[in-house]
Amino acid sequence: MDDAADIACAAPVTKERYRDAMAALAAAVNVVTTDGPGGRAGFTATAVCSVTDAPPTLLVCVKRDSSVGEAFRANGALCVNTLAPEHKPLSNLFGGRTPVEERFAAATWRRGPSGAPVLEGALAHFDCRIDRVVDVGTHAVLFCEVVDIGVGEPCEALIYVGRRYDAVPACVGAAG
Ligand SMILES: NC(=O)C1=CN([C@@H]2O[C@H](COP(=O)(O)OP(=O)(O)OC[C@H]3O[C@@H](n4cnc5c(N)ncnc54)[C@H](O)[C@@H]3O)[C@@H](O)[C@H]2O)C=CC1
Ligand SMILES: Cc1cc2nc3c(=O)[nH]c(=O)nc-3n(C[C@H](O)[C@H](O)[C@H](O)COP(=O)(O)O)c2cc1C
Repeated sequence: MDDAADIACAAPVTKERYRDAMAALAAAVNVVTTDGPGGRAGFTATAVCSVTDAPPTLLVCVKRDSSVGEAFRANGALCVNTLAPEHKPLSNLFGGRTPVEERFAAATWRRGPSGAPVLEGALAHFDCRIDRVVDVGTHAVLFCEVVDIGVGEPCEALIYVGRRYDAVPACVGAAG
């Protein structure tokens, strides 16, 4: 394969062009939470992806300079709570610039096996132990082994695409 330097491109891939293109990708919206010695924290994330089912592993990308990043590293545990359309205000609250306690006061939570808060009424949740952290540019990539799973009642998912929210049918059901 050619070196990246050998590839001739019409225009440089600026941060702005990259974000404009990424805005075309539809993504599920999640509130990712943690609790433990590093304190309770949570943030909205679309950068969540399944890695492998053996062992069940997902990844979460968190901005290294966000107010919440350090708590995740310190606790070594997190829960990915996948949102339903009714959680749009919660997504905005956990999307930044709101004090942590105000974020959590807006919903009902219970403690998962990892110690991380699980959102009542989530479309699904994935309780995890953080297995590995890889820093890439501005973000930390958290590789997480899933230790517990729940699938909720909602039959619609909240998605984010074109810089706006939408709702799509998502009757998840449970396999086996
Ligand atoms: N992966 C991330 O860190 C994401 C961060 N956001 C935050 O929410 C704000 C509003 O987002 P939008 O309205 O979608 O407008 P935007 O133009 O800032 O972002 C468009 C798309 O680019 C990607 N993106 C945005 N910021 C990024 C980052 N720092 N690193 C990697 N990918 C990024 C996401 O796919 C996002 O949907 C952003 O400015 C950002 O602070 C939103 C989505 C993903
Ligand atoms: C729809 C949406 C998706 C987001 N996705 C991510 C993400 O995947 N990773 C990330 O680090 N921040 C993401 N953010 C931004 C964080 O939620 C925000 O930076 C976080 O709450 C920390 O903000 P703070 O430093 O003000 O606490 C997203 C925000 C919104 C509104």
